[in-house]
Amino acid sequence: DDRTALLNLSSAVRGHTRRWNQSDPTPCSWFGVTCDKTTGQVIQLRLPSARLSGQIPPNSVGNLTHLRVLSLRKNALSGSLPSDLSSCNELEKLLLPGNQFSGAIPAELNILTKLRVLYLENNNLTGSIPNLNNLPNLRKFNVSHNNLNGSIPSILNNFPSNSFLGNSLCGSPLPVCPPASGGSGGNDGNKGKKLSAGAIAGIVTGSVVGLILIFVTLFIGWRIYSSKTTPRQVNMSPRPPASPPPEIEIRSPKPTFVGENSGLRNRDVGVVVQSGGNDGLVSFGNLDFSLEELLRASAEMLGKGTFGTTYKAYIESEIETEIEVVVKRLKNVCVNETEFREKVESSGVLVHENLMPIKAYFYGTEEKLLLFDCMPMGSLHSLLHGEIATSRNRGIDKAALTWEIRSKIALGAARGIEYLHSIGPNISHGNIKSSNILLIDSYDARVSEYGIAQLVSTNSTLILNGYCAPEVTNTHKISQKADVYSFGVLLLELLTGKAPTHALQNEEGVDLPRWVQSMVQENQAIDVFDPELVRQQNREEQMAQLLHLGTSCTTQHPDSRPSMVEVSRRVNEICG
Ligand SMILES: Nc1ncnc2c1ncn2[C@@H]1O[C@H](COP(=O)(O)OP(=O)(O)OP(=O)(O)O)[C@@H](O)[C@H]1O
Repeated sequence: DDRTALLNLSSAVRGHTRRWNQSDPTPCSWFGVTCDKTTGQVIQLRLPSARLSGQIPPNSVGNLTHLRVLSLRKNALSGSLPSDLSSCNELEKLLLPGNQFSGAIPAELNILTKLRVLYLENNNLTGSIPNLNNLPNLRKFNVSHNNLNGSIPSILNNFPSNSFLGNSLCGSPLPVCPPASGGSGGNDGNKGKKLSAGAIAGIVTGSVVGLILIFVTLFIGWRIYSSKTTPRQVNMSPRPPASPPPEIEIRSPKPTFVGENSGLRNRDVGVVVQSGGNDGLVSFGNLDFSLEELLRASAEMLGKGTFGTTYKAYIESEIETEIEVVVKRLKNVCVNETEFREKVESSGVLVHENLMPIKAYFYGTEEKLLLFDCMPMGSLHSLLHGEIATSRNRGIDKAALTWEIRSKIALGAARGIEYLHSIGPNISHGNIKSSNILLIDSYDARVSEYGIAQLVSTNSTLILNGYCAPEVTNTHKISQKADVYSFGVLLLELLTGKAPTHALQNEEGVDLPRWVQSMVQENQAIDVFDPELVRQQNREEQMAQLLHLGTSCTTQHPDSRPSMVEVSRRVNEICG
């Protein structure tokens, strides 16, 4: 039965399935498993990025005979594709991209007549593509970036070329197969017959003669037509415009928060706020999925923060291949709907290379969601302190966090915050910390979650993190100078490699600014630096300068702290 099938899988692969509570009488509550509510049969198995490795054994997924969706994307599964899937004749979506599957694509897939989506890209599959001519419902297909060869079966010619790229395939939609290959490995059965030299010569001569005839006919026709037309008269009257000139949108060089007595509309900053039909999902740009698709998505929890829980959702949209988005479920929202929309929309339209754009939001009675693109490297916090947040940054060696990388991150974060502050004197971030500094592949930093502090109840635990300026702990009031303090703590964290904690929250914790200050006073400054940084030569002076900047940002009195413009300028001088 289904339970045995899943246990077989679990015993053969390493990864998330270990978390399945094998004493449960039914697997319906297991992570990634969805059952039909009435029959109790397993209809979906979704374990994307679940760190699965090993081979899928026989009598496992192939025995889930009511399976409609099988998604094991982005794992490290190896061996051949499950060959017994032909018994899953209810299967509609088979999503196995981003693994290490090898061997041929089984021709038995042709039995799965309900199959709508087949994604096998980014594996090590070999051989030719079988002739999948028995899949009338197939709408999406991707086998790109494997080691496949031969010609593309004609039944698949209508899929875009990027469904096939990164292989040695030929034929529509890719360039035609070379005649010598005769579409070797092809499956249409009409290839491989070579033309004789005489026949080729005949075809070439015939084509050339045909072309000449067409040109001659066109030329004669044109001469007859031009001799019959009267000489042209010059019309001196002004011509009415054919159509009104297109409206040119002038974009404001500097965005302003909507509702902040500016009268500026969202479009003034070049980002259009789009209401997603009737479903209530409001996006800042194009969105390739609907709220319904988002709610159906499988999700993995990334963490529980001050403002809510963050998930990574895998959306199977009708338009795109599977889309990864990060969804923040806000808790303790303390503003009404109008205020919420105004504030999120005014944050959502901001564009800066060091700000993490809000992708979309949803306001409902039960749920308030913010959506972001998924950043492949996760956050600075997970990079520095090894917290598991994304599959990509796991296992990054701290030694790889060179001075160059740390200073690039410091500079990017400083620029993002400086930009936020430039919008207006009352605009501040309110929750700067290393888990809100997200990183893209090139270690460029993006400051995330700006504007959220103003949406949630201020007496939350926000005040208890190690980045909070002393005046925020006392008054709960966020300000630009409090952001400077938090940024200073962030600089100290980058330099020391230590995570700051608040004394009240954790008695063992490190009050970074105080600790650094006392070490400097005792002439032990060299001991504060992350040993990994000290190992690299010739950077002591810059490290000391940045440490000095960090301590001046974290002075107790807000007025003694530099402005963010000044901080950013200094970081640029030291690290740029
Ligand atoms: N857009 C994203 N892409 C990739 N990873 C993300 C993204 N947003 C958040 N994360 C990761 O998810 C983890 C949890 O995020 P979350 O925002 O809930 O934590 P937090 O910053 O501690 O909370 P809060 O901001 O509410 O105080 C972060 O450590 C970060 O690594």
